[in-house]
Amino acid sequence: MSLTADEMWARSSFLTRLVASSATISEAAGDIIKAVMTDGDLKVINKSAVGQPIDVQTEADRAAQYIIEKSLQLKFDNKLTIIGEEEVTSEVERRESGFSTDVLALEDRLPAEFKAIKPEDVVVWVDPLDGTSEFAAKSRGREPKLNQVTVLIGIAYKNRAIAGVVHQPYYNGTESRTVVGIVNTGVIGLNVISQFDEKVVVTTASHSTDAVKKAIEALEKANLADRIEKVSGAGFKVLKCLEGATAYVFASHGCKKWDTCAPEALLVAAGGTLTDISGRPITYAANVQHPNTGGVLATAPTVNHDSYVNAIPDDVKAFLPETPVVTSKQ
Ligand SMILES: Nc1ncnc2c1ncn2[C@@H]1O[C@H](COP(=O)(O)O)[C@@H](OP(=O)(O)O)[C@H]1O
Ligand SMILES: [Mg+2]
Ligand SMILES: [Mg+2]
Ligand SMILES: [Mg+2]
Repeated sequence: MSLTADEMWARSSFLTRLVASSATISEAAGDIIKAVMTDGDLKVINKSAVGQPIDVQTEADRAAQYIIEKSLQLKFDNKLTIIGEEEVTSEVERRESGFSTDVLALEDRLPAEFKAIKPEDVVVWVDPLDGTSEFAAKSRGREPKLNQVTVLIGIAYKNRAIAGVVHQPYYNGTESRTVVGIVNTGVIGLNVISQFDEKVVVTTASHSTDAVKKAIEALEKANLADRIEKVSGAGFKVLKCLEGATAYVFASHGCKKWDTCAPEALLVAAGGTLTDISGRPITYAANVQHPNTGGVLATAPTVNHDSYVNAIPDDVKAFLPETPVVTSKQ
């Protein structure tokens, strides 16, 4: 006899409940992102300091951050440590209390260690809108590639990314999809491709630097990159690695922990790897500095991660040190 949704919730551990709620909340955030786009006034601001490269934020980033944090804290009695890209400023009335029964169905496969996780053991990393440069492309006179926009909710335990929700509000035009992964448990919402006719390497479309270019050139020389695709968003680039690309390479410190936590967990759950550019694991402790100072290197399932790490030139690696863990608030 099959269980009702409420019965599935009642028998589930905290982690499965958190991921199931995050999946549905990411979809509510996706609705809000689409509503802002339909409204047409993105209220774009530039977050970067004077003299620094442009770093845009829109009303959709702010409103999506708000609904994600408020809904998660309401559902879990304000017990969560949440670190988000944006401040919780743009008020939205809606609270999402739903959850995904597809995710709750993963409970039976959850490792015993994960079943024992409590709210105080996790850090939730939220990027309410990843790929803002695409979302706001019209403000710079360009048509946006909206399928590159994602909502990212990542869960870290013992400093490692263990579960991730990647929601694509415009997966197929206006149709959305939600992809979820829990490490050592499973992936839902996407068919993972792990055989490759050519080596496609994805990298940034909007934040290139000399080091980013140098790393890509080195991979081309080592026959590890037959074709380069420049696309936006860390979430979208990792989805690419699950659907035919071989690697995601970003030799820059601009990407943050909320960009990589959910994608990393999803990729690892599918059998892939995500580290910094030197092959070091990325730490998601609550007191870690937010920038991924060591860069990002992700490889698809079945790809030899070390071969990519080894091909990155030493001077590029030296320029991208491991992220320090700090004790003071940043
Ligand atoms: N130099 C930089 N300054 C600010 N953000 C950067 C950056 N380089 C990368 N990022 C962030 O990393 C994510 C992926 O970047 P890219 O699309 O260039 O690969 C984006 O997240 P957001 O869109 O959530 O801000 C982007 O803002
Ligand atoms: Mg941003
Ligand atoms: Mg981002
Ligand atoms: Mg963002």
